[in-house]
Amino acid sequence: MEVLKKDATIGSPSSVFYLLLLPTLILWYIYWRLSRAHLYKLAAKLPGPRGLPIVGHLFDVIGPASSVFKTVIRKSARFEHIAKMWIGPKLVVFIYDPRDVELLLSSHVYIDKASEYKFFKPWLGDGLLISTGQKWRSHRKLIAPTFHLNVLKSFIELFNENSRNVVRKLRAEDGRTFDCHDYMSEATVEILLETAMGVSKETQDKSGFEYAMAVMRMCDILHARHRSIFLRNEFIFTLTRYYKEQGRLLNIIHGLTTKVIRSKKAAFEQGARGSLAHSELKAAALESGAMAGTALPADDQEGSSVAGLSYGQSAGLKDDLDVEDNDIGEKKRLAFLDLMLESAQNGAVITDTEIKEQVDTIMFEGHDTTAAGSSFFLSLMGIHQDIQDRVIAELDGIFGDSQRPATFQDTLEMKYLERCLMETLRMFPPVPLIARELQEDLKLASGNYVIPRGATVTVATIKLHRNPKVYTNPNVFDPDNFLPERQANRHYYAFVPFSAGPRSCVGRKYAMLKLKILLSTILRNYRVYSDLSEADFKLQADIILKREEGFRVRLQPRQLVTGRSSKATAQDTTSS
Ligand code: HEM
Repeated sequence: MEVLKKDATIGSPSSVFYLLLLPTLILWYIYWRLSRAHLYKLAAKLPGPRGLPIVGHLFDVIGPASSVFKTVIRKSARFEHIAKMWIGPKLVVFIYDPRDVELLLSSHVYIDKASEYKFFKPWLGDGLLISTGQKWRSHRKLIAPTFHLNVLKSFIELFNENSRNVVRKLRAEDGRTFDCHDYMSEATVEILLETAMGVSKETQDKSGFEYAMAVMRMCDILHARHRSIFLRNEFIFTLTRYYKEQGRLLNIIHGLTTKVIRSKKAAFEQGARGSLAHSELKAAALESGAMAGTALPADDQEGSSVAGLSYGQSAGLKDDLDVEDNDIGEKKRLAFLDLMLESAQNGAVITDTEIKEQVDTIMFEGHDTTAAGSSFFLSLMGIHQDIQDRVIAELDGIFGDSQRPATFQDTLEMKYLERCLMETLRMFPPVPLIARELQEDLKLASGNYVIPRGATVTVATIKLHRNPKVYTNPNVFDPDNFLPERQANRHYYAFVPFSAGPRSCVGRKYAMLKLKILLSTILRNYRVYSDLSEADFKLQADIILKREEGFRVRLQPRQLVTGRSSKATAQDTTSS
């Protein structure tokens, strides 16, 4: 009887299951290792710091954002061209030699985003930042021309008006130390609403500030997911407080973008085209008996490549934002959301859901990056008083003591300010890492290395931009790094704050023009001070590069801005 009982236990379904489990796991593991043989073989030839068995460098990328950043920089320091790291089973290769960066970014093959971007999905859907294949291609073709220079020139009045608004708001901080990032965030959201989205910020009942704060917190959550093995798992994530908070934040974020589309659609159906905020400005100027004043001077330069304006990339690099004016049809000279709605109306080019995804993408990419860039710029001006003297002297030379708004021509003359802006983006690139997942092997130029398909390749812009072989004193803030003769002697891909090639930033020209007007308006009105130095910055290589301690500066007024700018604008400009 005893024997029979034993036999029955051995033959029960659960015992068969346990008996087969181990060999199945072993077979699966062998299959998995064999299917990755190519990856392991090529990875073994790549240099990189030594990691732990099985987990590799997993523990280095867990923990607070600022320490992860420091650890990765420290561990990769002695590797001249590339550094490989295993994050558990995932092969990540950091590249920072301009020749290798060119191979990756200029290619039409290596355009798929790394799997880390999938955490953006509930927020950005299949928007331009993360989509791939035919969808990305056709939407990129549609969207890129909406950031053409001729469209951007029509935003200059709104860039000015919003910049003067910031100056007025900053009065509340006179003489106090405060975090300028809050102001930059709110301003960049409002500018986007009025320009690319073409709605009036006055019609939004919630301020851009709430949206900006929600975006910032969402980035914290996404970054926490990148740094935690548990939060990466969809199921475990849904059990955490982060998931609940994400839901609440997405309500705020999507709430704003849904409202933007709704109000723009309503205006569109009534035949209104162009920015509603622009029409309001014009109406206010007409009411005051003068024409609004930043019309382009008659001799203004046409076309998209303007001598003297680099638009944030090395001279000589070109992308689809650099197509000449005559290549752009009349219809395509519409601002972003106008074109989206028109395209949806005229055919099946883009659906309502897709419009929503693109609006969310542009709102995110367009504001957080420029808020970080402008905050770093102000921090650096505060630290380098001698450099700020030169920027102010240049602005005084252009504007004298006039309060007139900046014209496009003025922005061309802000050559030193532009160099300071580029140097800011070199030392503190708002997008510190650009990651792609390889579908094909990538043979590098810096050495006899091949990065295997299946690996994640990360352009560490922050390391690339501080390559001592390219920049003599890479850790010194020196705007002369962007003197034309120094630029001419440098590899094009040694400076890519906006990425480059087919997946470069579509907002590059928009960002540079807006930042020049915003920052020049602030420095025409205030002098910036800081009690810190760059060595005190606690860099947080989040999705967007930030300072953990905030961007603390102090302002002293240089001159007063009076009245509503639309009226001041008109009078000032007509009398100048
Ligand atoms: C200082 C400001 C900015 C910086 C440094 C910056 C940087 C970048 C970088 C590095 C990328 C490539 C990201 C990647 O491949 O992972 C990118 C992509 C993108 N950026 Fe920007 N950006 C800025 C401003 C803007 C603005 C103002 C907009 C829109 C108004 C914008 C819209 C986009 C979009 C839609 C993409 C995705 C393009 C694609 O994949 O085809 N960005 N940006």
